[in-house]
Parts: sequence; structure tokens; C-alpha cells
Amino acid sequence: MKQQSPMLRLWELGEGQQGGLKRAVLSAVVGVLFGMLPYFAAAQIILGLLKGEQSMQYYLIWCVVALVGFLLRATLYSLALSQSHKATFAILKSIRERVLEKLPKMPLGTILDTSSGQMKQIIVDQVESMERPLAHLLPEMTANVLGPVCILIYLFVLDWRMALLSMVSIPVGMAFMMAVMAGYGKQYEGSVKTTQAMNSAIVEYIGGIEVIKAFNQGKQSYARFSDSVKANASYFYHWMKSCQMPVSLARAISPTTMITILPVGWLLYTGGSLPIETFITTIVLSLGIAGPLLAAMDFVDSLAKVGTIVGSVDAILNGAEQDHGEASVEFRGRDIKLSHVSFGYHADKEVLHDVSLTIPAGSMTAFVGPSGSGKSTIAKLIAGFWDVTSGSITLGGQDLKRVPLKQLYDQVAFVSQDNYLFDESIRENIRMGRPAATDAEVEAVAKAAGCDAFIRGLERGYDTVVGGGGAHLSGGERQRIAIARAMLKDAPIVVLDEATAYIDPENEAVVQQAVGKLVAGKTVLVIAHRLSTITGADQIVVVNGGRIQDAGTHEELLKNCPLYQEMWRAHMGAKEGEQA
Ligand SMILES: Nc1ncnc2c1ncn2[C@@H]1O[C@H](COP(=O)(O)OP(=O)(O)OP(=O)(O)O)[C@@H](O)[C@H]1O
Repeated sequence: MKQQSPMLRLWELGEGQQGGLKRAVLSAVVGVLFGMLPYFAAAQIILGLLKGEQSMQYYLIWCVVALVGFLLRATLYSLALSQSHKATFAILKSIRERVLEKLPKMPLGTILDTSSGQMKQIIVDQVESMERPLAHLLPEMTANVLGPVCILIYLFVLDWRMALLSMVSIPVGMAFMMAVMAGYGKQYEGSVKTTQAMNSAIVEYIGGIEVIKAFNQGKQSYARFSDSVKANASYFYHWMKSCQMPVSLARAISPTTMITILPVGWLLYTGGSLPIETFITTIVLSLGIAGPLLAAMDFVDSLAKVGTIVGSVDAILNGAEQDHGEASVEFRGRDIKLSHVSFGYHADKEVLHDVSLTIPAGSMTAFVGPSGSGKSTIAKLIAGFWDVTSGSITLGGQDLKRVPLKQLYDQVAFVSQDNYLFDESIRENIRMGRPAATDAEVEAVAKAAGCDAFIRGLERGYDTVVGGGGAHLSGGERQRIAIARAMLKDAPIVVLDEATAYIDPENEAVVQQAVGKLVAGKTVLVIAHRLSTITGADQIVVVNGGRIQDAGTHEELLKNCPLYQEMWRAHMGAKEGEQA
């Protein structure tokens, strides 16, 4: 791919808002031009005094010119900032939306391999830090550079020698600034890495606080967390320390234009080759060069940051997507067929090897097998969370890779082991199954899933907020809410991944009933450890070491499959143990 300047890429990302930014730059530029009037007016007033001008009107006019220039500059500057901020916040919103829209199209693995702290740092913090480059850099830097350039052009018109003299200190100051800026991109990248590491450590520390308490790991885990905070602080300290001297020198040297202008200008004036008007005008105007340039330098660091930020955002936006078709497909029936499917979460480790299987529409297929054998992986491939590495999966005769993800996700309701509830009301958590559902429909599925009674028992009923910051529900309650959510989705394929794992014996009957209603008339895939719940399945698939060892009904497998016999014996033994 061709390398593009980060600023250009940022401009491109601001599609739709570029007009606002252009207007902001224009307002700032016109403001700068008006901002030069007070300097001209000051020069004219000094000249008037030197020439012994007596007319009060002369001084009054120049005072008014200076005031008008000052007011127009201030007004246009504030207009430019408001225009650029309006456009910038719209751009940041659109960048975040693009990133968030992109995430569901990426293979789940890519997202899982990035820590949530790191993801948050990119989407929230890094995108936020684009505010300065976009809202301030464009209008202010343009104006701050353009102002001194206009003054210098005017000085060259007046007297090229004085123009050159007024510039002498600037390259020296700039040279120190550039020395700092030379390594800025790399230093900033390093700072982003240490901040991301700190974010990840903090998110992990908070997320794992229960385990830390249970295993009394407070000291060790806190040490990891505090080490990352210390490393971050130390990185910034050393970085800033290395910049301090050159930046101070640049700030001290750049505004010293008088050191050259005054003595040399005096010699030229007394020598008769420099008119007093030009000498005075140069002195006054040169005061307007260094200030804006120094202000512009403050933005050079933002400019250097843009590369890293745009790089991180682009790494997500240009990341590989799941390779699926765009146009909706027509399913011929709902049979699911896996043909010679192999798959690995990472390239170096294959988890499923040459799996072939047919799941007839409307049937119940249960996957059993030792832990880690690949049962959930098969279900996740069918649900379209990942794409197969080789072989194919078809649904209703259509290769899943040709089915647009949106259409595919509509086909499958997945009730997993981790029933994630969002930090929203129970009503909205259930409604996620079908966003257009009415309150009555939400409550009807909650009733069918056996959770209506306990929801109504909560202080705020269906409006109780659950998830991160809300009420805490038991594993069984969360599971029933997840079943209600899946019921509302009413998808033709239902995957139950250990769907009864958290249910205590009293609730089991209620949940079994709920599951019964959820799966009625659907193609059902169950990943079960409790073999007694799936003995009635149309087909039980025994998975072992990423391969299908056997498939058949409970009775057939009890006769022919030694692994199933062993699992059944272990299960019955465990049940007896439970009852004893
Ligand atoms: N997100 C992931 N990234 C990398 N490897 C994974 C991931 N999820 C599962 N695995 C690996 O894939 C293999 C199969 O896992 P899978 O969850 O499909 O097994 P399972 O039979 O459902 O196990 P269990 O009954 O314990 O839930 C395991 O070796 C597991 O470590």
C-alpha cells in the first residue's frame, strides 16, 4: 500500500466535515491579516511622534485602526476555533463509529488478542488526543506561520537587509526545536506503548480482583500494576528531561531579533543608508515574528503524534475482515453441512482436523467429548464467529463465506457459558435479541424463560440496571435472561453452550422448560457435559482431539463407541455420587 502522510490521512478520515475545517482555516488566516494592523499602526504612531506630527486626528485614526484590527482578529480567531471544534468533534465521533462498526466484521480472534485496556486506549484516549491537532493545529498553525511570513515579505519589500537581520535568531532557535522533534515520533510511540501496558495492567487488576482476593494475590498483582504505573511515569520523566534544555534554548533564542536589528540597524541609519521610518517599522514589526512562530512550534508535537494515532486507528480500520459476501443469499432449506473442516485460532496450532458432519434442519445435535476437544469451536464456526481455515461449512446449501455476516448472525441464537449482560436495564438486555420488540414481547419471553418472577421481585423490576455497574444477578438468573434474549431473537438455529451449567436443582426444571420452548421447531446444537440431558438428541457427536470420533443416537453410541461408554459410566457414577 502506498505510504500516505498522516495529516492527509486524518484529513481523509474527516470526510464530510472538511468544509468546516476549511472555513476555520480561512477565518484564522483573515484574522491574522487583521491582526497585523496594530503593528502597522504602532509603527505609524512612533513615526508620527518622531516627525513631530501635531494633529490629534492622525493619532486617533491609527489608534482606531489598531483597535479595529485587534477586535477583528479576536473575533475571527474565536470564530475559527468554534468552527474547527464543531468539525473536529464530528470527525472524532465518526472515527470512533467507524472503528466500532469495524470490530464486529473482524475475526473474533483479532479482537480477543488485543487487550481491552489497549483497545480502550486507542478508541477513547488516542482518538481524543486528535482533538488538538485537528481543532487547533489547522487554524492556529496556519495562522501562526502565515502571520510572520506576511511580515517578512513586507520587511523584504521595505529593506532586504533589515528583513534578513530580523530572521537571524529564528533558524538558531528552530535548530534546537528540530533536534527535539527529530526523535519525537519514536518517543511518542514508546509513550503510547507504556500507557497501553499500564491500561492493560489496570483493566486486568480490576477485572481479576475476585481471583486476586480468593488466592490472596493482592501484593503480587498490585506489584505488576504499580510497576507499570512507575514505568509509565519514568518514561515520561526521562523523555521530558531530555527535551527540557533544547526547548528552553529554542524559546530563549527565537525572540531575540533585537540583538541583531538594533546595533546593525543603528549603524546603517547613522551611515545614511537606512531611513528612520524603515528602521522604526522593522523594530516594531519584527516583534510580531517570534511570538506566533513559537506558538506554532507548540503544535509540532501534536503533528508528530498524528502519525502514531492515525497508524493505530488505521491498523484497526484496515485490519482483515471476515471474508464474507455482500449480497443476501437464498437458503435452500436449513441443513448444516461441514465438509473436511480444519481450523486453528492461530496459524501455528490447528484445533479441528478434517471435520465432516451433517446437521439436518429441525434436529437436535449434541456435542460431547473431553474438555478442550473442540466442541465449542465447532459451534462457533457454525455461528460465524470465526471462518474455517480449510474445508467448508454450508447452511441451506450456501457456503457460510458467501453469506453476509449480518444475514448469518440473524440465523443463529447463541446461549454461551459467559452470558454477558450489558450495563443497561434487564428490559434492554433482553430486547437486544430483537431491538424492534415491544415491552410486552420482552415480558412474554421473560415469562417463558422463567425469569419474570425474579425480575419483578427486584426493586426496579424490568428497569433494574444489570452488568458492570448494576445489580448483581446469580449465574442461573443471568442464564435465564440470556435464554429469554435468545428466544426473542427467534433464530432458526439455536446453540446452547453448556446452557445449564449454573442451574441449581430447584431451577433446573424451570430452565429445562424454558430451553424446551426456546428450541421448539429449531435446529439445535447443544454442547453438553451432563449427558443425561441429551440422551434424546437426534444425533450425538463425540468429539475427541479436534476430530469426530463417532456420531449416532445415545443407544447406538452406547453399543459402538468406547469413549461414549466411558463418559456415560463416569456421568452415571457422578450422578449416583450426587444422590448418595
Ligand atoms: N479464543 C481462543 N484462542 C485460542 N485457542 C482457543 C480459543 N478458544 C479455544 N481455544 C483452544 O481450542 C481448543 C478447543 O477448545 P474448545 O473450547 O472448542 O473445547 P471444548 O471441547 O468446547 O472444551 P470445554 O468442554 O472445556 O468447553 C482448546 O485447546 C482451547 O485451548
